Amino acid sequence: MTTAPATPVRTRFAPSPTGFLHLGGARTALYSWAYARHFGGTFVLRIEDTDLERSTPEAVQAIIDGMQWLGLDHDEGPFYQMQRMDRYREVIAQMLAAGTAYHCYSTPEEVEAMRERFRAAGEKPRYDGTWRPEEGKALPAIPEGRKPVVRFKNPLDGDVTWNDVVKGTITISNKELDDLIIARTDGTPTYNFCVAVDDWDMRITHVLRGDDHVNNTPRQINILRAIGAPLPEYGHLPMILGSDGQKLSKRHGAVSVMEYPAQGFLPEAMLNYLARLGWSHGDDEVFSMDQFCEWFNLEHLTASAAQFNNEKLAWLNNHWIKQADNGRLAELAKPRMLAAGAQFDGAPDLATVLALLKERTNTVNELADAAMLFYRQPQPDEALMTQHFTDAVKPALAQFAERIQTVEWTKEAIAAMIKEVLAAHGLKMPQMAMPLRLIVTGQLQTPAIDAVLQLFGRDTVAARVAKYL
Ligand SMILES: Nc1ncnc2c1ncn2[C@@H]1O[C@H](COP(=O)(O)OP(=O)(O)OP(=O)(O)O)[C@@H](O)[C@H]1O
Repeated sequence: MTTAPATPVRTRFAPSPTGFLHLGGARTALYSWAYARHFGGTFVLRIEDTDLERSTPEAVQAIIDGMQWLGLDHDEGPFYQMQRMDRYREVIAQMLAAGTAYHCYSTPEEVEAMRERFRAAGEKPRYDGTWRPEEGKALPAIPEGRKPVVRFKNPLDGDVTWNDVVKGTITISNKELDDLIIARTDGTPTYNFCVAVDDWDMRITHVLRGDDHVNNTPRQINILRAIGAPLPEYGHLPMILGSDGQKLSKRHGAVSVMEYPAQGFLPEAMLNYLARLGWSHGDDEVFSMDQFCEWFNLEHLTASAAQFNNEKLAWLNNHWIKQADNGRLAELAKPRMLAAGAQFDGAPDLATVLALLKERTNTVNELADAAMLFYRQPQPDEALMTQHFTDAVKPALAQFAERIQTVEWTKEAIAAMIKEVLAAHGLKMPQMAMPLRLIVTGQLQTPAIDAVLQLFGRDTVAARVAKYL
């Protein structure tokens, strides 16, 4: 049992709307959501849309759709960084007044020349502090007509240390960190600054995000300290890698989570899969989201990168399909079946059919395709008919056709009747089951023949058999 943090837990998911939500983002959202749910805390959705060239409203919608499909409901937001510009400007003005930030008039060319000088001297390329105010230091004259950027006055000495809930203690020397630009010449604030102000204003207590953000954390911590904000806990989750071993990203290998419902995956299977991909609870592989929220803790996050594995996801999907309500599966399968020309009038109840078929299918799409045999006119292959509908079988089938009219229409009674007919004609089961399958369903592969016949109903079976006698 994890001890509850002292303050109410507030977590956030903060994607940039530059494309669809993929598995990496979805898992980040899931863990932040589950951590908030575990402690009865608050889960905030924040859209980091300051990259105007790459951000689009369609991408915002795609992220919201993905989270909705997964059921990762947020309690606050979505907050949009582009709508918080006044607030960022306010904090920048306060920092300038407090001396924790300063105007820098160096041009990009000048800064590049500084970096080059450091590089040539074998040092880390950085801004040289020309405009950084220090006691007793005279600043250069402001070049006429030049607009300044605002730089953060990063501490010169010491280290930034945090106890990462996934990676353990991480220490970065302040010497590694430049005086970061927090506002551009046009006054627009930059990424790390906005994130720090947001995490402060939104009172975020736990930042769980991908470890592609580790380099941002010491910068954000320094800014938070400078503005007098409390520090959240940080946990940097290892990346999810594609089957080629490369980091999944919008630009490489990842597909939208919304591809998965299109392929017939259930959200509970995807959630279960993502929950296990980077976190463990003993040997448990299969669990519901209620169970996950109850169990989820930061102690059992995995520190190594995880590779996406489609077979495992399919296996979980099979499990959750077996658990799923058949009416719900029918709703999911129906559009695909209609598109494939399914005729539902006078045909067996779809939910009942799916109940029979779902044992062995990995996706709802497979299930829908398998169910089609009940909803289209059979068109058995002629060569197969010649092979299976032999003269030896015909008399047995004729007797079967007669008995259809009187047999009790249950699976058991049908099975018993078929056995009697077989015995009377000295035939083996496949000799009759194969032509029956072809005649009634048009295909050789079906579930048990007695169950299939029972589902089709007496009249349909009688009509289809009569056609061949
Ligand atoms: N492959 C991945 N594995 C695990 N987490 C990831 C992965 N890719 C992104 N994340 C995390 O998902 C969250 C949302 O990320 P973001 O919206 O920036 O998408 P992104 O895929 O990283 O973008 P891009 O593909 O443009 O680099 C962040 O916390 C990020 O660290």
